[in-house]
Amino acid sequence: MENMMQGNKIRRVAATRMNERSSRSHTIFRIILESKDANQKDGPVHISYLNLMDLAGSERVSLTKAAGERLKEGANINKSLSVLGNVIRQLSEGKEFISYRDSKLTRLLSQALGGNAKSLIIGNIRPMIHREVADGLERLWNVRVNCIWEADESSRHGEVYIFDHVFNQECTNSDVYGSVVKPLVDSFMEGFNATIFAYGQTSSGKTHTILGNKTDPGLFQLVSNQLFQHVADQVDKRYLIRCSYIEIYNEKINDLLDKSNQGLTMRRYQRKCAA
Ligand SMILES: Nc1ncnc2c1ncn2[C@@H]1O[C@H](COP(=O)(O)OP(=O)(O)OP(=O)(O)O)[C@@H](O)[C@H]1O
Repeated sequence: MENMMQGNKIRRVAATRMNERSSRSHTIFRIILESKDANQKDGPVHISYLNLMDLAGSERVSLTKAAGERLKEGANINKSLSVLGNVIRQLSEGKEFISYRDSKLTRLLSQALGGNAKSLIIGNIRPMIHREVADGLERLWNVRVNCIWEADESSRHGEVYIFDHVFNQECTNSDVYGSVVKPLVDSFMEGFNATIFAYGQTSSGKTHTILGNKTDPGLFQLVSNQLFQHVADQVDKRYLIRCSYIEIYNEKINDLLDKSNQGLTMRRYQRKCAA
């Protein structure tokens, strides 16, 4: 866990008008779990993947006032998020061709998105900025049970967005974990591949969702606790747990656990996974 926290120190962040420490890269914390029956020496080994994704935030230049390098990063972030959106749409529509190859992010996730893999998208909403408060807005969104819609009638396009769960602004990471994340981690431990995304506009709290702080631990900590507790409880099983922590910055893959491992190339293995 300490190594992972060290990795955050080399993740690319920079100040924008919206966030003092805005993530300029997507990060993937990947856990690979291998399990086998302790009583069967040559028994089958089950392998499953869990990806915990802190996506960089989608950006509107009018709000971030990005220029130069920040603008280039923002364009890369928006482009890869749009490819991810396309892939998820194609998968949900049952399309035969899925455009995984259009970005590094989707290539790396291909194995954990398709087939019988399970995905969870946590959509974060940002608080109001000074300009919106000064314009007299009381809130950006109306919230009812499991749906939200824009509060500002003048900018409203009429859409009501429906979700499995909508959490209010007082909720903690532990609330989100208990309601929607824990069941997915249970599936991962039963052998399903799974991916959890923190997604949303810049400065909406995605990194907070994943990393949290001392009083409100993030999914990183909560998921690890669940995993290690499960492994300790299953006395008739043997486990091997492997982890990696990487970032995708301007379409380059960097190892956050080893500073010297930057600009990694992707290879395709026989089992069709990208690594
Ligand atoms: N639920 C929360 N409780 C306390 N502080 C929060 C919470 N959510 C976000 N913050 C704070 O708001 C600021 C912005 O949050 P964060 O960096 O997590 O946003 P982000 O969506 O990851 O932004 P970006 O896409 O720009 O990287 C940070 O200072 C963070 O600590």
